[in-house]
Amino acid sequence: MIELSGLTKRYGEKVAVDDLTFTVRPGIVTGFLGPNGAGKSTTMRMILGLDHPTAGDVRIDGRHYHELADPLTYIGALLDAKAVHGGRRAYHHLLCLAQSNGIPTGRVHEVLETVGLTAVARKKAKGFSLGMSQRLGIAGALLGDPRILMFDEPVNGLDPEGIHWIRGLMKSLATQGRTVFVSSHLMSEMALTADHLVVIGQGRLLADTSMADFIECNSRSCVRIRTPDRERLLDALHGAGITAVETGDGLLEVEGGKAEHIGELAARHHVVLHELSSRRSSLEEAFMRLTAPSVEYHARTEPPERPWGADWDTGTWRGAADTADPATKTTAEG
Ligand SMILES: Nc1ncnc2c1ncn2[C@@H]1O[C@H](COP(=O)(O)OP(=O)(O)OP(=O)(O)O)[C@@H](O)[C@H]1O
Repeated sequence: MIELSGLTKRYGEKVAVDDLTFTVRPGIVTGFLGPNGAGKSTTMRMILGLDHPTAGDVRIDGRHYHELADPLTYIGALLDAKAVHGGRRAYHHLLCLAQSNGIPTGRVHEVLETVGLTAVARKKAKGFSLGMSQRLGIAGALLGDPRILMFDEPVNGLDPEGIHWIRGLMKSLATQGRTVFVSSHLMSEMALTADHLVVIGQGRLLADTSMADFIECNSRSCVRIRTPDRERLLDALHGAGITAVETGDGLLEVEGGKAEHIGELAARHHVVLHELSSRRSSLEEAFMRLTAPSVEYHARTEPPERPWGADWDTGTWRGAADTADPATKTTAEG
């Protein structure tokens, strides 16, 4: 079990983690979600004693990390897959970890086998792809056969087979009664793995809920309708006590309605329908609604104008260069 109580971390003016209190329980996978910069990694570093809290406390089965003897046999973690000495071979990296934590050498072979790296065990880590490095990091986390496992974005860099494998691995570790705490910024990923969710935004707790409750509360269903007889359909819906809203793109939307009922109602009133579809809002949308006020880094979906841009028809550059000294003016040809 991991217990956080009023955990806070400030970096100067920046409050990276803000008074977090929650418990990560054994026997289930707990997903730790939040947009970029929400404070997930900082929280995980504090759990492992790699960062010192400004305030509050975090305990692993009632003890601070530094109080654990042979900590790898208590809690295994993957925080940064590339934080491995590049010149070290995978086998020797794991052997060093094992020897410094009183773990038998035979366990190195076992975990290499588990993560599928046996064939490259004698290769240097610097030649590893991100996916292979993730697997090596996971092997390190599993090495001490710990009762608590923590993974920071473990599917990063994994191919579809690897993603499928890590999902299965996390679930089976939880089924064995271990505490599994895994961070992600992808709700869709967590929906497939996590039994419980802790959501943070700008360091603050936004939700601490079972996955089932989150799905129950957030998966809205609605019926979308396109019709050239809008007024007649609205009257018919109104007469049946059904409220429709306009979506702004020429469609009508009925929340919680059933497509077949609306289709039959339209038929009875001789209303032509061009489209009738049921739609369930995704968990990703629910997550975005929950975290929208705390998203720090917004990107634009449309590419920037070409203020300096190349005129692709003529092959010349315009904009700032047009007003510059003709001597320094550049053309696409060089
Ligand atoms: N050592 C540090 N010094 C100053 N600011 C930091 C430091 N570490 C993290 N931060 C800031 O704290 C905030 C939380 O960062 P953190 O890496 O914990 O977020 P995250 O949720 O893991 O983000 P991501 O999903 O992008 O990895 C960010 O604004 C980050 O810039």
